[in-house]
Amino acid sequence: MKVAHVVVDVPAMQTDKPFDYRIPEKWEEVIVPGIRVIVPFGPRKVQGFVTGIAEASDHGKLKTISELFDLTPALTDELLKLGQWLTEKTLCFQISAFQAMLPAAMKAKYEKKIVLTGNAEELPFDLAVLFSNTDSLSWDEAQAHDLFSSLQKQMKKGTLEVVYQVKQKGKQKKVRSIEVNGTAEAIETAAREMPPQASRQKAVLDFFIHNGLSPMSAADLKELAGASDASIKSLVQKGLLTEKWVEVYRDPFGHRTFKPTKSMPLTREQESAIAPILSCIEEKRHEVFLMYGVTGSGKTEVYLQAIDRVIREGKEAIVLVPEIALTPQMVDRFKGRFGSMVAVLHSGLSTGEKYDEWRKIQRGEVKLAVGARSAIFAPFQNLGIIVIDEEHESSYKQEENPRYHARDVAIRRAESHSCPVVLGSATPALESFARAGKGVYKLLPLAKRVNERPLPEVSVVDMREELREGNRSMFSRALFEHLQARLERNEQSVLFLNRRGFSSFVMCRDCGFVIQCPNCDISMTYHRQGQKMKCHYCAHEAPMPSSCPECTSEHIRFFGTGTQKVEEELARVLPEARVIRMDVDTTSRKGAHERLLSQFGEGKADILLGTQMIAKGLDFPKVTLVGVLAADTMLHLPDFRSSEKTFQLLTQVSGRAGRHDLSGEVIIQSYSPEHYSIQLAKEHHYDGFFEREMSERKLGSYPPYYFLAVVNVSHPDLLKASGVMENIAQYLKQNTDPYTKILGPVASPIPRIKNRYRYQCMIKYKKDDKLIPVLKKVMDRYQQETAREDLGISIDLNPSSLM
Ligand SMILES: Nc1ncnc2c1ncn2[C@@H]1O[C@H](COP(=O)(O)OP(=O)(O)OP(=O)(O)O)[C@@H](O)[C@H]1O
Ligand SMILES: [Zn+2]
Ligand SMILES: [Zn+2]
Repeated sequence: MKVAHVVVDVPAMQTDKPFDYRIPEKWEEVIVPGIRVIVPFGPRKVQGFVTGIAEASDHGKLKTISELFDLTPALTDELLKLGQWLTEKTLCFQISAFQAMLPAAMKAKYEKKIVLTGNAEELPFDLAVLFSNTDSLSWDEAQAHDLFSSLQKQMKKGTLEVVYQVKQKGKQKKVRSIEVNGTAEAIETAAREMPPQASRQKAVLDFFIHNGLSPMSAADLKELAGASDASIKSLVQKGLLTEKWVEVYRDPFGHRTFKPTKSMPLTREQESAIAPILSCIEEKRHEVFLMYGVTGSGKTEVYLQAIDRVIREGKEAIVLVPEIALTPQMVDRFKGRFGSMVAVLHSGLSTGEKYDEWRKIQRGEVKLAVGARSAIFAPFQNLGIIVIDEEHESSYKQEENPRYHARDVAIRRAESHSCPVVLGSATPALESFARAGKGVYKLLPLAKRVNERPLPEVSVVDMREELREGNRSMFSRALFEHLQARLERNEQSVLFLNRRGFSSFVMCRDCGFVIQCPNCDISMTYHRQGQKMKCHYCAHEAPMPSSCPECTSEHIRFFGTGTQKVEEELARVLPEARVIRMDVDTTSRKGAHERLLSQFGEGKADILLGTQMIAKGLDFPKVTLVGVLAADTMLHLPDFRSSEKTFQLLTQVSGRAGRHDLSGEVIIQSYSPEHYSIQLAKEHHYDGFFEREMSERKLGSYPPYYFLAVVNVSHPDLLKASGVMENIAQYLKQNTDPYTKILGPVASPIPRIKNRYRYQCMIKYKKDDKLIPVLKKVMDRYQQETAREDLGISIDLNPSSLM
């Protein structure tokens, strides 16, 4: 007998281990680790991952695997092991780790059905009607007809039975393909002998005669040859054509052409950066490189050439880019160099498109995957390099289970493939730069821009001063004059508005009352479209009030500066300027992002106005001015990384100016211009910032001096949430290393979300072997309450933000 260890799709503490199932004899050869199967579990059937095979089991009576879900493993051996590792590193369930590595389309979909197992004639009239021409009924239908009590009677009698069906969410796309049956001469003869009334059929045959006999989709045939369904059908009946359903890929880039590019001769700096990477590839060695290169220093060209070498050695590559930077410009550069060898994985694709891109990787049809965070799990089997561009970006950390950081996963995968990891950034994460300082990562500096263009001149404008001098506009005089000058010289400008911490809340000017979400302790955000307010945490909506609910004053309006408001102001002060606004509202439609950027690239606008979306990766020759409207909105968030994020963002945005022949200028508007993160960004002084910020972190016992972990407890009852958090904190204090600091419990920065109260405690530690086991014990101790009493406990090891 053969036994499979199966991790089932039931994310709970009690089921977080492999269960043993008997493998039916006929599948003994087929079932291998990594295959998904369907197994009986309690009264239901669930999907599961086979993690191992054994000859026997320690358990008594085993249930048998009911169905096969895959013929080729969904997860390779390497990815199965990686899943185990993720489970340990992030304290998540094994099933969550496995699922996180697969595209959403491959998640299981469960359908509950009532099927006829006995004789239909024995059914009472109300049920007989429903089963008159089918032998199954969906659970929803049964619910709609409110027939449960009579259904139950039939189940007891054995006439009906409940079954669970497990399917995959996403499907392969199939199209009807038409093939020619017979030789060219045979078809020509047939066409000649067609009766005159069958002119359409003749046209189809003529089309094939003139365009070659290769198969063609029915849709194309209709469009190009003027065929109709009827004419195709007649030709099929006559045996001249055959119809087949064939699988095709959904191609999200099908409508675009990519200009092919060739490797450029590298600059001396680029040469010294690429050399150690290339020898690492050659020697099949694992190493982590930190390519620290100023904006426009040609990091991307180095990635491209290193990847080129990897592909020429028959190996594969993964490139991670922040979600937001997956702009057409980035895709263009990889597709332009590697053409159809590239799969692109990002959130702008539909579930089906992502599934197709993933399968191209799984089948070895592509050599390079470019994508956001989850592309790190691309199922390549022979990796030769992993690149993480903008490695400091916080979007590489997943904020839900499994709470992994793509950088850690990349290093882990590269170790098992004995290949290099290249982390690239103009503003490396403090952790990474510190590791490079200690020699854990190898530093590859690129200090100059390609073609020696100077970094742009940055000036900081004190907005308090502007106000004092009577300028109440959102544009300082300096920024306004510079914008005007660009218009006159026919050059382009980028205006950047940081959206974080900048919600446009609704406030009463008389009493200061701010409208908050009734479910969450956070202010509602004003949305111009539909004149309503929305909560960004629970999606609660409410109409904009006409008077203050507190004091009935009519002076209630929205505050804060949204991109829309800036756009209006621009139209007022610079009416002749053509403006393209890019934010969530204008880019929500598919392809909008791409269209707006190419319009800007073609010079159809003078000013590109936008949020985070335009901070990265853009490379437009005519941009000579970058304006940052409010640099310090992020600075005062209760988050130990707020200075670091501010510095990084300012540096990134500034880097968009003067990248080519024309030199650039940057104007940063701020209410706290003296802050070191703004002053040092102005001087393009990363090293200075690093030193200053490291001393702050040392003082506050924050990373990279200490590791952080945050335990969060949530419950609809405030006392329950705080009580459990208090007990956990006590337990942690008693059972962890004496040098480990347990801070709290305190209410979370957002104390209530979706009507659940939230408490947290923070753990700061240097080395603590007891911590992980102790945290696991905590989860164990509360497992029943989390399952039954709606208690939420989450543990985030190495949180990327504290908000
Ligand atoms: N060796 C080279 N010779 C000529 N041009 C180059 C070379 N390397 C890069 N470039 C060009 O210089 C510009 C900047 O390079 P690239 O975009 O690779 O820099 P980057 O460091 O990735 O930039 P950022 O991080 O600011 O997005 C691009 O237009 C690129 O095509
Ligand atoms: Zn009021
Ligand atoms: Zn809410």
